[in-house]
Amino acid sequence: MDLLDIRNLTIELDMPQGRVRILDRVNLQLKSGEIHSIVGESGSGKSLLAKAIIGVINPAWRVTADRLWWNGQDLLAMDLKQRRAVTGRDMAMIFQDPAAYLDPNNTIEQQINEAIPTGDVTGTFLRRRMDRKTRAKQLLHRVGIRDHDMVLKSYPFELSEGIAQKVSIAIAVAHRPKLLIADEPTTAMEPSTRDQIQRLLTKLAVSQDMSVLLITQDVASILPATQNLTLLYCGQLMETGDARKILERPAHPYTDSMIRMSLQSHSDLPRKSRLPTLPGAVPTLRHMPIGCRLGPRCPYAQKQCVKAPEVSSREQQLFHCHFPLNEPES
Ligand SMILES: Nc1ncnc2c1ncn2[C@@H]1O[C@H](COP(=O)(O)OP(=O)(O)OP(=O)(O)O)[C@@H](O)[C@H]1O
Repeated sequence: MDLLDIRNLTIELDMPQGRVRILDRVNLQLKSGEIHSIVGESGSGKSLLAKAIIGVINPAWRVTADRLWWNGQDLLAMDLKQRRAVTGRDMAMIFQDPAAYLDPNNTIEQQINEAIPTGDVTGTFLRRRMDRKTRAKQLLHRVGIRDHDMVLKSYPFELSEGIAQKVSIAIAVAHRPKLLIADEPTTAMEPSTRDQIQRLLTKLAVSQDMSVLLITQDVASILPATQNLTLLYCGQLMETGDARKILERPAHPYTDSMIRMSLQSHSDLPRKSRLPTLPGAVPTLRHMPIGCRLGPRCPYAQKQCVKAPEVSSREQQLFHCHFPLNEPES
């Protein structure tokens, strides 16, 4: 059974010109212990999807789905209290900027102590205090911080970006969540720090049997151990499935362009050479194209694309495109 099973998740909001779908029938399935990366340009709906999973969507918005199941339970059928209990117990989230997550007024020790579940420490007051300290050190060791004494007594502003992100991961995993959502955790980090954080997330997924949903704008920043990959554009699902197959033979022109863009931005391009990004810009909420929302920017678009494509499949890839690329030769 899938740990997370999302079918046709749609989020609509009312704007002066009418109702707009900011997430349009998105599907996502996630198994226990799986690493799944979600890629898309800014404004494609990645963070909204994460918010819908953890249940922090603006109450004025209309959230509908054929299925929004967590561990076999229907999240949409739960009241706020039940939903919070499930999310608080089973899920955790980390962000691009750990400073936004850590409390600037408290030491790291105070913040880790708060995250340690009360059930992990028992006995007298002194015993509990000692147990908390031991557990805090263990958590820091688990995220690769050796100099625990120095880090525990520090305030967030005294830590480097990489250490601060490791601390935020330690806090996030203290209650042993089943799912960690990492929203651009390595964006703007220098390559060696990025590699360390990527290795850490992969190690935690394996050692804690924890699923990781990684969100990023750049295909090159997905976790190398990503099993499944999803590409979103403008609130619509473009392509999803086995990460290796998608990267080798993308079916959707959007995936193809994201891969090319990533390859070129990470290589030494001669100055002024043209990046193979798609022409044009992501449309605003006021001007959403009908049908496939990539249509106006897609080099392969034809008349048919004003009708939203049904889902098609190829081996372990699912995609929404009338004119897929890299089709097998017949
Ligand atoms: N509070 C809000 N009010 C109105 N529109 C919103 C709000 N939050 C998000 N949106 C819209 O929903 C769409 C998706 O936003 P989202 O934040 O999920 O994008 P994203 O893919 O995470 O982008 P980024 O990579 O920049 O974080 C965007 O068009 C955005 O303008």
